[in-house]
Amino acid sequence: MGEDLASIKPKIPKGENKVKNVLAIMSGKGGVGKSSVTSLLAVAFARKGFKVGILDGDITGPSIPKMFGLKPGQFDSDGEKIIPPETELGIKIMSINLLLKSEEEAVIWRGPLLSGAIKQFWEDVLWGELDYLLVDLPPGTGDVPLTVLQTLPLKGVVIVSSPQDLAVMVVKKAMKLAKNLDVPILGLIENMAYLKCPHCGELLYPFKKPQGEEVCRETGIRLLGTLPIVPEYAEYADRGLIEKLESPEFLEIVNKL
Ligand SMILES: Nc1ncnc2c1ncn2[C@@H]1O[C@H](COP(=O)(O)OP(=O)(O)OP(=O)(O)O)[C@@H](O)[C@H]1O
Repeated sequence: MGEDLASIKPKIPKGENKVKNVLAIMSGKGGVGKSSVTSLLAVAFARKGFKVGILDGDITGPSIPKMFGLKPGQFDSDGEKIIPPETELGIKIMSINLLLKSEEEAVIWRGPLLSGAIKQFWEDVLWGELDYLLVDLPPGTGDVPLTVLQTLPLKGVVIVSSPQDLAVMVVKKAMKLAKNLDVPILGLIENMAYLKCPHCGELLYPFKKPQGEEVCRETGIRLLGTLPIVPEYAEYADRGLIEKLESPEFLEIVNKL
């Protein structure tokens, strides 16, 4: 019995984090699908057998836990550090929403508190051994993105955009910020780029025509993927079942990261 217990002892000493790759997911403006992309990237990494975590950096508008069906209060502690909950696929998640009393509670904090929360999520959460930690940033280039880019040991930044928002200017702004802070840009994902008619298969462009290829050519950034509008993304996310969604397009994207 003693031996059995010894064999299931965690390999990571108490409180130690070993995170191999930290990727920040960034967007120029809100609502382009950044959190959905972050979650589906994590699911794709996990399906490939990697150990993954998501740090929800969107402190004032956290949406990651809900997509995975996690509720406030679903975390633990070893007395020193916060132990993040794990999803069915073993994705470790930390978000302010898990620490609040209810999902509806609003976080009304200014810059320094927001930055402090990010540092705590990095230092005071027991991530253990991870191959990839994905940091879902709030949109834009405010306090939280700055803190993350300045203080976390990032492998690089993935930019998410959509045709309405995708101006060369937006990508160039993000490039400039990353370049100033010496953080590599790993590539661009253009989300909600087109809609495939379920009846005839014709491609429709409800917003503008996709511009990802052109922008990437102009800026020298790698185009990681051009994603369609998939009604199931919203449906599965709203029901907390994003892990159940088949999304082969994300398996291709993670191969490039
Ligand atoms: N490719 C897609 N097809 C259909 N719906 C999508 C797609 N991508 C995202 N959505 C939906 O669009 C809405 C906004 O997505 P999401 O919350 O991921 O965006 P965001 O950029 O993280 O927003 P925020 O700026 O508020 O953090 C959600 O309802 C989501 O389910």
